[in-house]
Amino acid sequence: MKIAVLGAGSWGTVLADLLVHNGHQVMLWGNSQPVADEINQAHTNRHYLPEFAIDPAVEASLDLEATLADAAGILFVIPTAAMRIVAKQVAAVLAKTGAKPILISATKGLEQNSHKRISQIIGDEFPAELAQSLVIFSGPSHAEDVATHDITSLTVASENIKDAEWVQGIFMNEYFRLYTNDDMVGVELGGALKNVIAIGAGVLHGLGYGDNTKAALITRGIAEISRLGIELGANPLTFMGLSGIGDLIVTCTSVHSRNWRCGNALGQGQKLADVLTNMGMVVEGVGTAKAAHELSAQCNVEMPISESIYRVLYEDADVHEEIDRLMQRKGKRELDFQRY
Ligand SMILES: NC(=O)c1ccc[n+]([C@@H]2O[C@H](COP(=O)([O-])OP(=O)(O)OC[C@H]3O[C@@H](n4cnc5c(N)ncnc54)[C@H](O)[C@@H]3O)[C@@H](O)[C@H]2O)c1
Ligand SMILES: O=P(O)(O)OC[C@H](O)CO
Repeated sequence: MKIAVLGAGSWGTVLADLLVHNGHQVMLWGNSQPVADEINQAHTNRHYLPEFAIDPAVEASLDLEATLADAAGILFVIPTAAMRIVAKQVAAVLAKTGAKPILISATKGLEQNSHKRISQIIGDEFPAELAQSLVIFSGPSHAEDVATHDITSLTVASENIKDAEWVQGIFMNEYFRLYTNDDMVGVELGGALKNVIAIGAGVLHGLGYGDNTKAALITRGIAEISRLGIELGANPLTFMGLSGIGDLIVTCTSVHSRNWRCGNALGQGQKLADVLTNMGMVVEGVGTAKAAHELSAQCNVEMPISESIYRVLYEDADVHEEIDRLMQRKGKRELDFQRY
């Protein structure tokens, strides 16, 4: 079966390799000719994955039409900021060819200004028949660990469980296990909002805080993610799963996390602009912090930790003052969900 993978960064490259390992034909679409040449000739992508030997059967290309031709599935693995523009390009090609592949998104974030989830962007850009096939691919999964075949489990969510099962079937193998879920809202929000909390976990580490503090951040982090999710119609139990607490744990504790590393550098006193320049890869939590700030205000849902991280990122707030502000809030009940 042919699968088109869009996005030749760290996650797209590793997923392309995994699909070839599973016996599929893969074309990996990127936007850099030197990167595509390196993948095709040296079978490496050293900027994103310095140690990784890519299966020579992974074919990289900058030609979108050739990449999409005869693909049974299209996997989007590009930053949230590029999702709408790439979705438009893909929709135009499919309108011309009449092909109806399954759409899959491994991207985690909320669109700037609109605060839309990836499934809502896809819903805007594709005809309903295609958008309804969308499967969200999310959960605790750093590319660096999947590259070494570390055992990994994810969630695949779709309105149509048959499409989620199809995706489960093409990706599962001896080191990669997927579970289906029909709660797209919960899975998408868990994957997007955990990146904001992970920046906070990195900040705490950079400042020298210990394990109690990190556990408190993770636990109260999932509480506020769940609070917004429930307000937006998610199943509360989804936040106890791989795409909720699972992804929050890995992103708040792994040195591979770009969001954690960003926070850690901020905690050590570096400037955000320098951190992002030096990272050379997408740090989704920065944009999502702004979207979460606006969305939580719009929904009238309290997200105090995400709000403090927003102020550190966008208003140059002092980190110590934000920690004091969080600790001095009035005492409250632990289980403060309105509807459950
Ligand atoms: N890296 C991981 O371990 C990992 C794991 C799970 C999910 N994700 C999610 O996957 C998404 C991609 O992350 P990543 O880590 O692979 O990012 P990355 O920064 O490593 O790579 C992103 C790639 O997208 C390409 N790109 C950007 N704009 C483009 C455009 N308009 N057209 C074509 N290509 C474009 C870039 O050139 C780059 O190759 C993010 O939403 C991230 O949260 C990443
Ligand atoms: O490296 P990060 O922080 O973008 O996180 C990557 C994945 O979302 C972890 O599951």
